Amino acid sequence: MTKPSLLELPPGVQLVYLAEGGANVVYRFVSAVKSPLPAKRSQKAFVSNTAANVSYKEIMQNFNAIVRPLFRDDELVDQTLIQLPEGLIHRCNEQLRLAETNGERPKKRHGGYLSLTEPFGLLVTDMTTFDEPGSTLAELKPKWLTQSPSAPATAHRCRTCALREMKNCDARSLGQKEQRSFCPLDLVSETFEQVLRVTDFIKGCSDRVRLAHILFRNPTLQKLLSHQKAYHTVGLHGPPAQSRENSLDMTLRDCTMYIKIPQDEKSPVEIRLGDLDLKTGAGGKAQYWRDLELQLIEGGWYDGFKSTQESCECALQHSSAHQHPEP
Ligand SMILES: O=P(O)(O)O[C@@H]1[C@@H](OP(=O)(O)O)[C@H](OP(=O)(O)O)[C@H](O)[C@H](OP(=O)(O)O)[C@H]1OP(=O)(O)O
Ligand SMILES: Nc1ncnc2c1ncn2[C@@H]1O[C@H](COP(=O)(O)OP(=O)(O)OP(=O)(O)O)[C@@H](O)[C@H]1O
Repeated sequence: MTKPSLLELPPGVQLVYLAEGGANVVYRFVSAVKSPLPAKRSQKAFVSNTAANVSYKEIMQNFNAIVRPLFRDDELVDQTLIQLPEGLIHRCNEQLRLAETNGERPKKRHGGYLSLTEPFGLLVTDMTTFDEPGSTLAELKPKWLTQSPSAPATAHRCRTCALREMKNCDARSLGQKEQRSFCPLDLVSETFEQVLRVTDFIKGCSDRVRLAHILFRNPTLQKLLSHQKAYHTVGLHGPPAQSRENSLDMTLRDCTMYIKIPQDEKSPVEIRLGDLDLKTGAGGKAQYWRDLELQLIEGGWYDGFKSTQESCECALQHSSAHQHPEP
């Protein structure tokens, strides 16, 4: 049997910097170069950052074997391995250096460049709306949709809100800006008003009520929730400190949901989950996850007594306030 041939990015392809995270820089194609993928499957290139210690080949194998079977194809940001033409990485790195001088690149990403030893990139489903005037893209992270299994039973904060408050306390003491965001428990709530509350914190859709209706009982979110419930080896029940094993359980708690919303309310909304690269406990990560959970428990962050914030977004705080209203 012949092996399927690898896609190759055409040498003359022009890439335009779109965004970046801790491990990937994301580009769009803009040249008239013929698309390397079949029509109608839009794409961009992903190229590896120096921080990446797992090859794209391995990322793809894990994605296909472990993550893909959990969702329908149309629920995922698709990924395809693509060979990069010679010289492309060098050109991209020059662009990145330039982007540091003209303010195009976020300060916290300065100094990170594409790996010169990674011969591949990933083509991914393009969720941008550049070619669809009138459409908007909302982006959110559906983090821990259920409480950590090792959180105290008396907790007034979910794992995500507890961690945010702990980080904000550090930020305050350093005179830095605090982060505010929604409570993930609200995102999968059976009460519409709670889902509406979430939309206050999501950029990309000015019509909050429409977005809330899209999210309310959304089947992909519900599926993610049931996978998080099934894969619950996290917190103090997580992988042992020295483990180098993969952690699908933590991967499912750190993905991004992209929601492409057409102007016309009758046209279908496209919702996909991305950033589902399999995490591993290697490199001290398993130890870090355990230590973090211990800090949240022992530091009282789950209890919420430490918070100096006047109001907390956490659904657990809201429900306990409801049960025990302030005198
Ligand atoms: O620790 P958390 O829950 O804040 O999640 C981290 C993310 O922070 P955020 O979602 O922005 O609050 C964090 O996102 P950012 O870099 O802040 O965009 C990473 O995704 C990190 O994963 P990794 O270490 O790159 O594998 C994430 O770490 P882990 O999920 O691996 O612990
Ligand atoms: N398929 C996509 N369509 C549109 N925009 C995207 C897509 N993938 C990524 N982006 C944009 O690029 C940004 C960074 O991408 P991504 O989160 O995958 O990087 P990362 O390095 O994995 O981030 P992290 O810091 O979470 O590890 C996203 O927040 C999003 O704005």
